[in-house]
Amino acid sequence: MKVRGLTKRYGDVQAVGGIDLDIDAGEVFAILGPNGAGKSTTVEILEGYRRRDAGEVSVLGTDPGRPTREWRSRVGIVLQSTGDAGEMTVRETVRHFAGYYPRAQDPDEVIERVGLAEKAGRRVGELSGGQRRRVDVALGVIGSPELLFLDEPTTGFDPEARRRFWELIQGLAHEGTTIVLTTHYLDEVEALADRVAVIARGRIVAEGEPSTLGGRATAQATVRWAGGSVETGTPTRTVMELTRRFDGEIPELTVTRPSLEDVYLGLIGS
Ligand SMILES: Nc1ncnc2c1ncn2[C@@H]1O[C@H](COP(=O)(O)OP(=O)(O)OP(=O)(O)O)[C@@H](O)[C@H]1O
Repeated sequence: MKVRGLTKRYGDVQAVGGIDLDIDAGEVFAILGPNGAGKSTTVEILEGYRRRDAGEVSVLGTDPGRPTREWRSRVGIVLQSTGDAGEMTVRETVRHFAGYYPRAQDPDEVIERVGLAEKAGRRVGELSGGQRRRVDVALGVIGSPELLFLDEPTTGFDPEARRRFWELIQGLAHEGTTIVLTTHYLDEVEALADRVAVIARGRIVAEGEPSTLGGRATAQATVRWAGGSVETGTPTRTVMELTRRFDGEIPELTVTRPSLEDVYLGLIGS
């Protein structure tokens, strides 16, 4: 996927102010940013559901501004808002959507993978919010997409459901599906993403691997022990000195670098 100079304005709001992106096939790419940063606008343009004002965009070799039916069948989408809570059961809903795709997966397998096997016979309208979200995810992957967009996919999930969902995504990534994910959960980015872009006020303010974003890996480390702490660029040396001082085990020793959250909050200017 290749994006150059993407812009979008709503009246006098510049929602997206010139974004460049390159996302490789098979990558899990996360887009992070505060509310109103322009993530959904960007993703909806890439999905072919919103018109851009300017810029060049190529998604699976096609301009999403002129989507074809064939192209749509290769792209899976899980939108932010939950769809209608219908009268159909989970199994009926997933089967129904499977019918739209030339390479649909087995509906019961997909229901199992999103952890809804026990609810397959229930009407979607009777499910909890988090369970309905899993139906959304099932509908996003049922067509065996080459590229899957997930807009805040785990909002409302309980911790166990999130873990299960992460495994599902890791499995899809392992099978070669390209995944573009927006989220507000930094642990989700660390667990899933190969690369992450941070968007603030319609622009990319940082991009890279979660472990090295914003110079995280080489930032000053904090060494703490019972009785003191120090910020240092050479934590190994500090620990060696402390080992000598304590003649062995250093009480309550920790060595930490800035978390992804620390780096992220710094980047968006909080
Ligand atoms: N249809 C619209 N009409 C007018 N303004 C809009 C529209 N959609 C979005 N905006 C504005 O564009 C800006 C970017 O919104 P967008 O939804 O892309 O942000 P976001 O990063 O996805 O936020 P969130 O994390 O809250 O989902 C915001 O200022 C928003 O108010």
